[in-house]
Amino acid sequence: MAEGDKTIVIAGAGSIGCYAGGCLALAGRRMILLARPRVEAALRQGGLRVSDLDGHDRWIKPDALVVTTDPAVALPKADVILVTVKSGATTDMAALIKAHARPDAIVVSLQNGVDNADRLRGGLDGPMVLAGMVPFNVVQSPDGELPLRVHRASDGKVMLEDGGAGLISLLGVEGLAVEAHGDMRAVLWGKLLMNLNNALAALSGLPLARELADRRWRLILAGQIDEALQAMNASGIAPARIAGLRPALLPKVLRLPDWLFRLLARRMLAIAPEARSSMWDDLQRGRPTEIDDLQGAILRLAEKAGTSAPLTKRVAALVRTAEQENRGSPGLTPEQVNVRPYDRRSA
Ligand SMILES: NC(=O)C1=CN([C@@H]2O[C@H](COP(=O)(O)OP(=O)(O)OC[C@H]3O[C@@H](n4cnc5c(N)ncnc54)[C@H](OP(=O)(O)O)[C@@H]3O)[C@@H](O)[C@H]2O)C=CC1
Ligand SMILES: CC(C)(CO)C(=O)C(=O)O
Repeated sequence: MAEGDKTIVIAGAGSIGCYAGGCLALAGRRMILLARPRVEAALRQGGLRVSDLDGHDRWIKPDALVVTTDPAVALPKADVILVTVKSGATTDMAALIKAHARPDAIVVSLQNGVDNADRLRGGLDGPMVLAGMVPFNVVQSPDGELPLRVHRASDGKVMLEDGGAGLISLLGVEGLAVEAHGDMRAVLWGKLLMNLNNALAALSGLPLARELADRRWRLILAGQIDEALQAMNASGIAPARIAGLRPALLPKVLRLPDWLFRLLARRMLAIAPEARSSMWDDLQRGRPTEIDDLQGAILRLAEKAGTSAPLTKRVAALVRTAEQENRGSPGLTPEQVNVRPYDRRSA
């Protein structure tokens, strides 16, 4: 694939879409951002600031960005479509791609959850669909701040399903490390284990680094991961390593005392102090969260496998309540989440 000839469309320019699209545009790739009017207006007015925890801080001026709210303008030009909408919008985005994109386009899901690539496949006849996984967090500037800024708040390589010839060199640019992986199903289930923390960060309202540094929250995450691993084992799913750790070790490491965790899990705590989870973003903005694709996926798996997952169920219920109340993060304490307490190793 000759990089200069290819047009990449970001289907849903929010935190991940603007970060990936910004890095690609800065590397000279031909980019189109398909965005909502709020994002389009901000980008047209102030351009896009792309920064990261390694100290890079770059700005793309407004007239160097191609941004539209019209799928009929963006999608027919796409050779590669990076789907970066939240899980609840995947089916609608598949319908737009089906209506407007060429059948030879390559569609890549850069979403959390284990079902989005399949949802896209189900909604599309022609295009090749590949699963992807974004390991890092991106913080978006508050509404109204110009230029709109996307800040990569942690590290890691984007994993992509093998498939598109030349895709890795097309998408792997400065700020966006990309690697092919032969077993994306395992990668997505592995990422899901860590994403069980999104809800805890959202319910606590704490930045990820502070929340993960507190053993009381880690015990709740460890308890959910135990339940998830039980359901996965019973279903024949072997999740890939996370943050360099074998999944079975994760709960053990999370249960370590704070001082030892800080020492051994530096990689997990290497997060910019302002980073929260994408689910916290959703609660704050009054949007539906991805709870049904994260905790919900584990609960469906556990039900099918006949394993139990009471802590995961409670966390999911608390997030649904917070969604309905629509007052942002409820700022819960670990004791308010882990009332029973479900994790008997918490003493
Ligand atoms: N944020 C993060 O740090 C990380 C996120 N992820 C995953 O990446 C995916 C994307 O997350 P994130 O970037 O945070 O999500 P965002 O909500 O920030 O971005 C998605 C954007 O797509 C827009 N959108 C939805 N439908 C359309 C449409 N038809 N046309 C144009 N724009 C549309 C949304 O607008 P609106 O809200 O108005 O519908 C929103 O602005 C999720 O699955 C998430 O879990 C993975 C790793 C880290
Ligand atoms: C924080 C992170 C990177 C991992 O849980 C994430 O995937 C998210 O915010 O959605």
